[in-house]
Parts: sequence; structure tokens; C-alpha cells
Amino acid sequence: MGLDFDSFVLVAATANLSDESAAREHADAVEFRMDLAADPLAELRAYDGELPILVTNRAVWEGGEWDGDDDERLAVLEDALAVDAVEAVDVELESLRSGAATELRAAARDRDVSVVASAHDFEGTPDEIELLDTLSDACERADVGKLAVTAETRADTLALLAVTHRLASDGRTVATMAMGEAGSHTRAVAPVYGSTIGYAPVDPDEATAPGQYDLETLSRLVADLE
Ligand SMILES: O=C1C[C@@](O)(C(=O)O)C[C@@H](O)[C@@H]1O
Repeated sequence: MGLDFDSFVLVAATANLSDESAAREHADAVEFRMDLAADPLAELRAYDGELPILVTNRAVWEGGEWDGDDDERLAVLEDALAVDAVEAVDVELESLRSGAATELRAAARDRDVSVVASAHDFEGTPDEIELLDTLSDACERADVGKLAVTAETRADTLALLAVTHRLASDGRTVATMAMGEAGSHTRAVAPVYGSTIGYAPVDPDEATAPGQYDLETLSRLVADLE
């Protein structure tokens, strides 16, 4: 069974699967950032942890560190689907739009692995109409539509929360967060408006995005606001 995003899933984001034992107390799953690991497939195949895994192999053009061939990047993700503990896969919305990840999505569906279509803006926060367009499109193309923007003002974070609320109220499965210092609180608050995934590093020095809380803190904040 793929990871079920019907209720909030707290994900420990890491480049190192050995973090799983430390994450177990607070996290529901691990996000394995394959693009940040030296030999990700070997690490995955050797995994004997308890938490289910969401695999991500983020390209440089989407803010990650995979700078090789893009088809190969998606092929590595497809190989990762064969590992039993892998219950969800993150696929860039751009790769779904271009058709490059059509086969990967079909392979995930065959294996009952949930698909998260993700879009990131590392420069700023587009207006609400564009946020709605992007997130709706991500929802159409996958089991979860995910949108991470960079907030500079309260107005940016409000726009993101409004769109989160609107789509979640319409019954879509969304995950949203604002990166950057001004956006940090959205990581705790967006779940109140229907966001179903939160990302946090076990060790605050190992954050995978700007403005993340550490895992224990995010777990407490989300639980307190529930
Ligand atoms: O896409 C996301 C969300 C994220 O960028 C964040 O802002 O928490 C962290 C990444 O590890 C993950 O792949």
C-alpha cells in the first residue's frame, strides 16, 4: 500500500537513511533526498528501518543537486520503486507536464506507490491566481499536489494559506509550505488549512530547505495547533 495522505504526514527529510532511527519517535515517514546522497540506490536497498520512505531525486533546475542527465534521474527514481519500503515518490510538476515522467508515474501506480507532484519557487511567491493554477495542476497530475514558495512578506504567506484552504476544502490533497524566514510559521500553520505533508530535518544543521524547523519542533507545533 502506498503512503496514504488522507491525514497529515510528518516527514523527516534527509540525505542519509541512517537518520531513520532518530526520526522514528516523531516522524511518520522519511523523505530520502537521493540527489544529496553518494550511492542512493545501494543505501535504499540496504534499508532496514521501520518508517516508510518518500523518495525524491531533485534536479538542479528545481533547486536540488542532481546535475546529470534528466532521463537518468527519473530512471533512478523508477529503480527506487522496487524497494518495498518506498511508498511514495516525489516527481517535479515540470517533468509531469513535459511528459518526461509519464512512465515513472505509471510504474508508481503499478506498484501502489503514491505520487507527489511538486513545484518550487525559490525566488518569491507568485500572485494567488498563479498559485492556484500551479497547485491545481499538480493535484490533477498526481495523488498529492505540492507547492513550496519563498515568502518575503505576511501577504505572501496569507496567499499560500488561502490557496491551500481553497483546494483542500474542495477535496484535493495538497501539501504547501513557504520557504525562507518569513515563511517558517506556515510549516506549522498550513496543516490547519489542509496541508498534508510537513518536512523537517532531524538535525537543524541538515535542513533541506530554508526556514525549516527541526523535526521535534515541527512535530510539537503541528500537534499543538491541531
Ligand atoms: O520539496 C520539498 C519541500 C522542501 O523544499 C521544504 O521546503 O520543506 C524540502 C525538500 O526536502 C522537499 O523535497
